[in-house]
Amino acid sequence: MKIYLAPLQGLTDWMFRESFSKHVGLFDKTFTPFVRVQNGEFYRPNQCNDLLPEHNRFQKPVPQFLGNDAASFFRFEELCRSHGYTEININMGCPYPMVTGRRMGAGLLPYPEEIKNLLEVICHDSTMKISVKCRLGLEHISEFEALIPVFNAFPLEEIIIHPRVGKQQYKGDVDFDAFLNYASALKAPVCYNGDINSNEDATRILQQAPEVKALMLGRGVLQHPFLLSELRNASLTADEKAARLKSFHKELITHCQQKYSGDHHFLKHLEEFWSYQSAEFENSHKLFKLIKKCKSLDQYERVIFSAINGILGA
Ligand SMILES: Cc1cc2nc3c(=O)[nH]c(=O)nc-3n(C[C@H](O)[C@H](O)[C@H](O)COP(=O)(O)O)c2cc1C
Repeated sequence: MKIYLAPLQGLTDWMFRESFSKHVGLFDKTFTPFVRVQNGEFYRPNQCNDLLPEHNRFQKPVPQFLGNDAASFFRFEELCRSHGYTEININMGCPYPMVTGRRMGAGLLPYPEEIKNLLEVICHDSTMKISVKCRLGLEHISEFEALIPVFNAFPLEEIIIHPRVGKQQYKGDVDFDAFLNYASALKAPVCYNGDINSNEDATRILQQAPEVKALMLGRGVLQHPFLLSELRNASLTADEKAARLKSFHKELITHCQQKYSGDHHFLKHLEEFWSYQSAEFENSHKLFKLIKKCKSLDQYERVIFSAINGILGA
């Protein structure tokens, strides 16, 4: 079973991916958060920094494209090729109205003809392996029915499915029955993504969906950094966990220091990360409050390293 790291904008950037892969565990694949390209132009050019080879020395991610026209795709492909990438993932899952309203991300799903036209040009002219990350629809899961023949008409590397619809964003239940129903009708290898928070979740999914070739972990691995090792049945002692977490955080801090000028920006960036990571610790609310109060790097280091020492037993 392959295990992937999900792209999470603002969270699983190169600083996280490099530190995590080196010190906590190596995923079979990682993905960059989306790079939005519109009318052939990068919407936020600094999103491209995440792809730079000097930022991805330890493990090369799969770059993710968010857009809906071929000119934009090929602009992105050119950048990816120049950095030595061989696969591009197309985002058909982003649920935010500012994106879906422009028929991008999950906003593309109600328009199978548009997806077909886009994939036709891309699969004909691109030299990259093409994979898709999608939801079951924008408004209704039944939208996926019309997408099956479209996806089956192209040689996709894989299809990663998060079985919610766009309008749910990240709330409500995933529709696992609909996932089972649709996944078995797809020709491309299928990866399951959504709400995998424990070994039991993963085992249940694999038992019920033997056609699943890979699992993608998102918020679950941010909350429980050793979920990857658990899924691989690697049992670590408390001391080993603490040592790995410390090395991970030391490297994350070093990268953040390079990227952000001044402790304020740096600490804001890490605050979002800790809104998930604190779940690993007892008294998680208290810890998160302490982290939010930190005004300097020194203070931040004292708080997090004492939490890691104290709670994991080092
Ligand atoms: C803050 C945040 C940012 C995200 N950014 C992206 C993104 O850039 N590209 C993408 O395909 N999915 C993105 N997602 C969706 C995740 O990749 C994943 O599909 C979703 O969180 C469900 O998986 P999980 O329950 O394991 O977290 C994002 C989700 C969150 C919560």
